[in-house]
Amino acid sequence: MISLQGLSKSFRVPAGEQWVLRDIRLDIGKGEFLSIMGPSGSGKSSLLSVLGLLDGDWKGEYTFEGQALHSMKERDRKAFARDHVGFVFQHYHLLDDLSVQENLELPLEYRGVGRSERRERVDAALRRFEIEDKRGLYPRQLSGGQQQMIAVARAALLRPTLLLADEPTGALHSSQGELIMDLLCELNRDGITVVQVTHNPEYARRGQRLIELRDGQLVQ
Ligand SMILES: Nc1ncnc2c1ncn2[C@@H]1O[C@H](COP(=O)(O)OP(=O)(O)OP(=O)(O)O)[C@@H](O)[C@H]1O
Repeated sequence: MISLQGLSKSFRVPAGEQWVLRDIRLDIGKGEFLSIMGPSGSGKSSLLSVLGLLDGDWKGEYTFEGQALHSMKERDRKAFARDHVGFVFQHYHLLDDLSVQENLELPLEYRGVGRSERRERVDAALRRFEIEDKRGLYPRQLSGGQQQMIAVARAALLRPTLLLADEPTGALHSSQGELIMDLLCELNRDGITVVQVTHNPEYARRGQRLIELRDGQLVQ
């Protein structure tokens, strides 16, 4: 589904050029659950940002379901990402002033999904994730694990082809971390391709394949 060929990224720093990703060659199959590990600063988040098209400043080839994203204009890439990619971040990124219901509805509203379908989809997600009783609460009234559950539900509601999770359990206690991993596995079983960055070897093994980055290079 995804193919990266010779993908590289660097920053200009006073001392010259700092390479963050070097000549990455990576294929990710449709429906795969891939885990990425590596030391701090090895380029894991940078790779996820490129995969999710949050970052358009790289060289090389990136093909996604036959579409050559490297030849696409930045604006078209962003639109492509909106239609295909969901993100889950370590620190949830929920909007503090919005209730759970509103947090889940907002991205659907941005996509032009009508009010009644929005309600239906949000209701179904709340039922599925067994968080119906949290509907009217605000993020500060939820535990970290519950907030991350809402963030995963929010990403899943957009029905992405690819779900990217950057240390989704990094801020959670182990039982909450397990729960989030269960949810990611469940979404993967539904057919969503999942790529997670993690420092936890046990959670990394929940994926079907593990790759390792060192100094911006794929070593495994
Ligand atoms: N704007 C920038 N300018 C220069 N260097 C940068 C910039 N952003 C990131 N880097 C460098 O890119 C490298 C990779 O960073 P990245 O966040 O991808 O690593 P990581 O493997 O996700 O680390 P961690 O596990 O600590 O989150 C780091 O050495 C970092 O200092």
